[in-house]
Amino acid sequence: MHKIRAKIMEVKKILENFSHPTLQKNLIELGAVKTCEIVDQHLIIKLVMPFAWQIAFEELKSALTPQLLKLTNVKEVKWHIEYNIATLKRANNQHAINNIKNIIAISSGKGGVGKSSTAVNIALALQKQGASVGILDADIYGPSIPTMLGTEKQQPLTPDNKHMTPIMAYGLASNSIGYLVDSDGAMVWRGPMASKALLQILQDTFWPELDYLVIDMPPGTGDIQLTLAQSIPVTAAVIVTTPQDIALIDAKKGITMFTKVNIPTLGIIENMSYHICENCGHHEAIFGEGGAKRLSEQYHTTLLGQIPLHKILRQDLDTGKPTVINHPESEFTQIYCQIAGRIASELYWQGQAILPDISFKAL
Ligand SMILES: Nc1ncnc2c1ncn2[C@@H]1O[C@H](COP(=O)(O)OP(=O)(O)OP(=O)(O)O)[C@@H](O)[C@H]1O
Repeated sequence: MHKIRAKIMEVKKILENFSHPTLQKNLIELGAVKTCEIVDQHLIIKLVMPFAWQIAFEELKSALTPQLLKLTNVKEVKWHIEYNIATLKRANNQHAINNIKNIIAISSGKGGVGKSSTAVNIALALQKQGASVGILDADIYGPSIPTMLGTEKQQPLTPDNKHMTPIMAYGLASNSIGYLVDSDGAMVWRGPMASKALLQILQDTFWPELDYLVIDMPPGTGDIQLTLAQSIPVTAAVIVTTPQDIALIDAKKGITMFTKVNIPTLGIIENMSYHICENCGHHEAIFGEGGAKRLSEQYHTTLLGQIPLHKILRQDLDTGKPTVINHPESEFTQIYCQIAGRIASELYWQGQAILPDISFKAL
């Protein structure tokens, strides 16, 4: 008995020493190890994590299993993970939206940098990391999420003539201005009414319980974006840019806009970082190199990841099956999942966990 206890202590020491870019405290300090025992020659380790962590969990298993087998002499190490995603304090102490723990605004200073493509793939990657996720398309200038999810012909039902049921696609709960108005009708939203209308869509959707709601914000840093950012109970923002100088100048304006309204910027995603030739796989930095990294250093924020420019990414979105779904084993999905893991962990470490019953106060 005494010997087993000593072994378990050693196992915990090994878990304690595991370091990973997504961990600012080790697993023991974080209180994530809920079970660590030897039963019938099996070492059972059960973790409960407060943020989406699946990729890092796979890395943990392959890094530690051989060492733990050698130490304990058991037949097998049985790893389990569950998620109890923390609700984090919202910017400006805004009231929560019913059923939604955390809201991540995906924004860009400039149009056409791939903000919506990134938002939809990141939402799916967060889901793949163990979280329940929704996406709200708030891009009033060109709502593209329905096309990217292959749901453009659907419309949310209104069971009580007030609320809408979100459209489900690949496990994601989605709502978009694009489901509600046709492309000409979208013009109506381009006024001061836009942020009010969007807030209403956000509040009047019957969201299932969501750990993260990703919001695809309208591009730019004008009045509409500013009002919108202020009226939505956002946890934090992420900025998408390309390495091109002009996009970087606008990304700076994006960071400044969020700072002005006291919304923390989690970091920057550089899209179209380099082109991968579909024939020979050659990498070419067609929009320049190192821009987002310099920007993140200058503004003391994180470069969350770099996504290449590749034909597959566009084709998958055009056919309504984002790459994370259509090419789950690809290097692109791996990149999106790494970025999603970074976003979830940065959100947790930069934020402040609050009790869900406080955040679920009525509006
Ligand atoms: N990394 C990439 N590789 C290949 N194609 C991409 C990539 N990122 C985006 N695209 C393509 O570029 C086009 C613009 O992307 P997207 O609609 O996501 O941009 P956006 O910034 O949301 O635009 P807007 O400002 O108009 O809302 C789309 O056709 C998309 O499929």
